[in-house]
Amino acid sequence: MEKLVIQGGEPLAGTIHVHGSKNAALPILAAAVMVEGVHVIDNVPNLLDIQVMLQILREIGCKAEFSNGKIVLDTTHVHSSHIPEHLMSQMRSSIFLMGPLVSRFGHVQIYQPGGCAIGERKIDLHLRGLEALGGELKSSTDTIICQGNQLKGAEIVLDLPSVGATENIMMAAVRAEGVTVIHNAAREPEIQDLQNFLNQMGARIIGAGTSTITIQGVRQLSPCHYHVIPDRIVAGTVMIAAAATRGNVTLEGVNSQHLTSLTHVLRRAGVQVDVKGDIINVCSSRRPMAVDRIVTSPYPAFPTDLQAQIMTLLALSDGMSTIRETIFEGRFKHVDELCRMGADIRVDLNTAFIRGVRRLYGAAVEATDLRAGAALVIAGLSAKGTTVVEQIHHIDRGYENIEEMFGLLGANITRRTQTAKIVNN
Ligand SMILES: CC(=O)N[C@H]1[C@@H](OP(=O)(O)OP(=O)(O)OC[C@H]2O[C@@H](n3ccc(=O)[nH]c3=O)[C@H](O)[C@@H]2O)O[C@H](CO)[C@@H](O)[C@@H]1O
Ligand SMILES: C=C(OP(=O)(O)O)C(=O)O
Repeated sequence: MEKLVIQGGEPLAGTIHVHGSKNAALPILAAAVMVEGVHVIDNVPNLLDIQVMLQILREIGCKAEFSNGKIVLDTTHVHSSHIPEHLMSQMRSSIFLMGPLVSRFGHVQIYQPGGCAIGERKIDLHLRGLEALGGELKSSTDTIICQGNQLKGAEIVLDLPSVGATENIMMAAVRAEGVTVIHNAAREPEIQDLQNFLNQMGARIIGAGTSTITIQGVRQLSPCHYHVIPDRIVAGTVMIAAAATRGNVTLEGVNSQHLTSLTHVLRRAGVQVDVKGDIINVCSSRRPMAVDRIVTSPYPAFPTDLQAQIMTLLALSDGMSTIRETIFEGRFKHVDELCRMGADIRVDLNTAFIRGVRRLYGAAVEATDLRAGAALVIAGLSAKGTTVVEQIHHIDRGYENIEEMFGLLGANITRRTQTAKIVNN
């Protein structure tokens, strides 16, 4: 079992280039199976979830080579539209193969997807979307089979703007007959990236980034070369870490527009954030101010994927902050771990009340999910003494070599397989 050992207290300093987006790359890789041929997809981060996606794609017949952020994916010999259960259960994003495989083969057999334990995470909107396009569903407790030899365009209203359901329906609709309109679609930048990828393959989609997406079905698609957008959540994590350690960090190759809600919150906390095109500088030399009424909501509001990390910063602030989590009902598991490091946080239903403390102290803590893990790393970087973060496979799902990333900014952080000794503070 690997763990991260962090000797905290050093302000982060330096310049960093942020890797490509996990949440954009995963649906794009799934979408590539819709057409036979060789795709080249670059700026792909080397993460556990990407490796699982490649394992699934190889299992159904793709050839994939991955080096230096570039994936050459040959989808010519895909021979199966059945995703084995042991692979489906490894991550939530395995569900993205449903739309593309129905589109190519008229049939798919999948199981309930896995993923971080942050809430119930139903897939009813994905399934209802496919049904609306004419897919015939048979599902038992675990197995889901969808048959749909010629899907037909439809007007679909999502009950809530689900990112994954919007993407799955978009992919299924690309080759459906006629026009599909998705109302109340999610507006995340990763959906725009998927639209751009699909259009580069020959699809005719407009509206991604707004809440109405229109897909005019096409017959022909062809493989393409595509560059994935930068990861706004990794960028946000580094920005918060810079603020929490009272450092000075410049991020390059980011899309600052994707980070507007975080920038706003950091500025409210008194952190200096300077934006020049795709370069962001974050600089802070004093204790952050408390920020109340942060509410996680669909894009462009504050992202749930940065909720745990911003909580770490606010745990160190001067005053009382509040965060309301409205997306996932089980996404406060990091609270207990932060409290073990000296934070003073109370949770009431979906709201966390954070009374800032002057200092966090190193401790042995456990990453309960991906972003909870990132929050604990930030806590460790800013704490006095040594922090050991366990269960870091969660962190490896979304951060490429997190110890190297923060190490380049001067952090004292190492990955170890042995039990580390905790120094008394
Ligand atoms: C790979 C990827 O892109 N993951 C992101 C995606 O996850 P994901 O696509 O799973 O998130 P959704 O937007 O679908 O989920 C939002 C809410 O809708 C609910 N829901 C969703 C689908 C459904 O069929 N039924 C249903 O009830 C979920 O339980 C959740 O409460 O968006 C989330 C919200 O920004 C992010 O935290 C994840 O990092
Ligand atoms: C929840 C996340 O991812 P996923 O949807 O892949 O579980 C995340 O990236 O924070």
